[in-house]
Amino acid sequence: MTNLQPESVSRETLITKYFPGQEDAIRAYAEFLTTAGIERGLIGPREGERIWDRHIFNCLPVTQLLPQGASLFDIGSGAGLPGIVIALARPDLKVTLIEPLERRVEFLNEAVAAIAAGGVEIEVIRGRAQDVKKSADFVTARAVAPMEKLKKISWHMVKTGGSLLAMKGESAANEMVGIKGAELHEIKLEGIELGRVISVRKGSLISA
Ligand SMILES: C[S@@+](CC[C@H](N)C(=O)[O-])C[C@H]1O[C@@H](n2cnc3c(N)ncnc32)[C@H](O)[C@@H]1O
Repeated sequence: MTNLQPESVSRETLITKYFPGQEDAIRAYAEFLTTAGIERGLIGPREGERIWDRHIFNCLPVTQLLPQGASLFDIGSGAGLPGIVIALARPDLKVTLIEPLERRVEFLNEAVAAIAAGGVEIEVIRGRAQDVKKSADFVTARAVAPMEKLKKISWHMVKTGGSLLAMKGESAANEMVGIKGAELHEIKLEGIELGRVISVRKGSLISA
């Protein structure tokens, strides 16, 4: 019989494997999410127990689509997902978090300060995606908007040769309908649930 559950690997093993050199920083971020994040209503009160599986490890598959040294805008970062996780898993990237709500931007700045000991620099910009006049090689988003709207508000931020990368759930295939150039990536990393990412590339390829 086929076992569809992700193989059971301990949390500490996954931290060591996916956050080499940033183990303390990712633990500090998880702690900040489950304390200040819940107290200030950025994370649901019941998310504490599942913060690692459902929120942190869940953000790792998209890192497979990011070439070394690329710049990345994470729009609608909220409490820092996936942007902070990506930055700690891939310190070679230049990550900027973009979020319009002041309260969340304050939280992001504090979270970035809490993990600063790891030496990873993360920029935070307050603003709506459609109002930001800068661009990056890649734009990521998790739970921000349906695909069509997401492309509309962020396409100007994607550099030629780069991509919009939207983390999606089981309905990913349906969301792609009508989006020109959209591609579905089903990414399985050891010990982590399958991740689904829709990519839309702008112009020619930046090689991974
Ligand atoms: C449901 S939350 C998701 C937060 C985070 N990405 C996550 O996965 O936990 C959606 C976030 O998108 C932000 N947002 C909404 N409209 C936006 C826009 N036009 N540009 C950038 N961010 C936006 C909201 O303020 C909110 O923080």
